[in-house]
Amino acid sequence: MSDLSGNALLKVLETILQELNVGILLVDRDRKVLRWNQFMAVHSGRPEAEVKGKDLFDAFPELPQAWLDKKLRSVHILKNPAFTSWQQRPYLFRFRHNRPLTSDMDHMRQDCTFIPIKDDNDEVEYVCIVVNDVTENCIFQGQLQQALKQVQAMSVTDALTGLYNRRHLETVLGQEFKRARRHKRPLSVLLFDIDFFKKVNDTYGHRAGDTVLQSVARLCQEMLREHDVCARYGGEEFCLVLPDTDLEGACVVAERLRKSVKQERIEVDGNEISVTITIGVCDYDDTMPHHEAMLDSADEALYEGKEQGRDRVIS
Ligand SMILES: Nc1nc2c(ncn2[C@@H]2O[C@H](COP(=O)(O)OP(=O)(O)OP(=O)(O)O)[C@@H](O)[C@H]2O)c(=O)[nH]1
Repeated sequence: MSDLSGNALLKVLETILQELNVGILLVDRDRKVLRWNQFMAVHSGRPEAEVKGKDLFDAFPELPQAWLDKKLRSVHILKNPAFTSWQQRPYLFRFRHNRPLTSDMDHMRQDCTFIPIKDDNDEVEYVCIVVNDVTENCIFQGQLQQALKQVQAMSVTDALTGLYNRRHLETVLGQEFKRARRHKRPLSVLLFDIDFFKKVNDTYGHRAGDTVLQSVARLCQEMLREHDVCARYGGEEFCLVLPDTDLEGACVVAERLRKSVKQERIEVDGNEISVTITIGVCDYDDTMPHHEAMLDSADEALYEGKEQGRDRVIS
């Protein structure tokens, strides 16, 4: 096998330069374009002959001139390669990408490398700009972020009612409990349960029971202030965390909620269903060791409400 050199080597390199699926252009100190490979020609719609010898900024006035000029100058001065990622600057050259169906992205996303090419005196004579099409990565990353967002939302949401789930409620209550203790702020918890809910299921069916749960959740949500948090705590049990609310205020909210649920007529398959709820209310006091103590206390009040005949608020 013979060594490659001279014209044979040049021919190989020229073929590689042209056929590589990345953009390659070479500019001199005055930003004059000396080489422009096929990738650049195809994606810009401008053949090398049309661009060669021109000032890069005259040929492409839409380029970010101030930024690119600074970048090129720094490569000349520092004599080191530089790199830009699409995450900092989505693209250098405004090229269309060829994945129109998979994304609403407007232009090809590009990672660019600026390679200094030095002369015999170790001065940078040319800069080779390598343009990598990373649109695919960018689309995948967008899809991944979207999926992650959905998973995160699902992990804190109850599927039936759209309220937060118990796990998230406990997280929020834990944080609010610490805040109440640190800043000596009031904090209340409402725990409520639909009365005789088993009878609703038994009489109208499980699907009707689900609709009742959704209606109660909606009523509960409509009542909330911005920082209140409502969650489905268990089957037909719900919990509300009311930051900056004392026991008296919490009982007012509870009574309003009790009345609004009682007045609601829930239509399912031609049937009109009405339910009542029993609510246990408790507020923070600084003898409580942790947030679970608030839930225990609200649960005790709820149990007492059930014992006393249901459809009531007990604190
Ligand atoms: N439709 C429906 N029913 C549920 C769901 N989760 C729990 N339940 C039902 O809720 C009912 C709860 O019944 P119980 O714990 O006996 O309480 P209750 O009938 O509400 O009686 P009290 O709470 O004592 O007033 C059971 O029949 C459960 O099957 C759900 O997601 N959908």
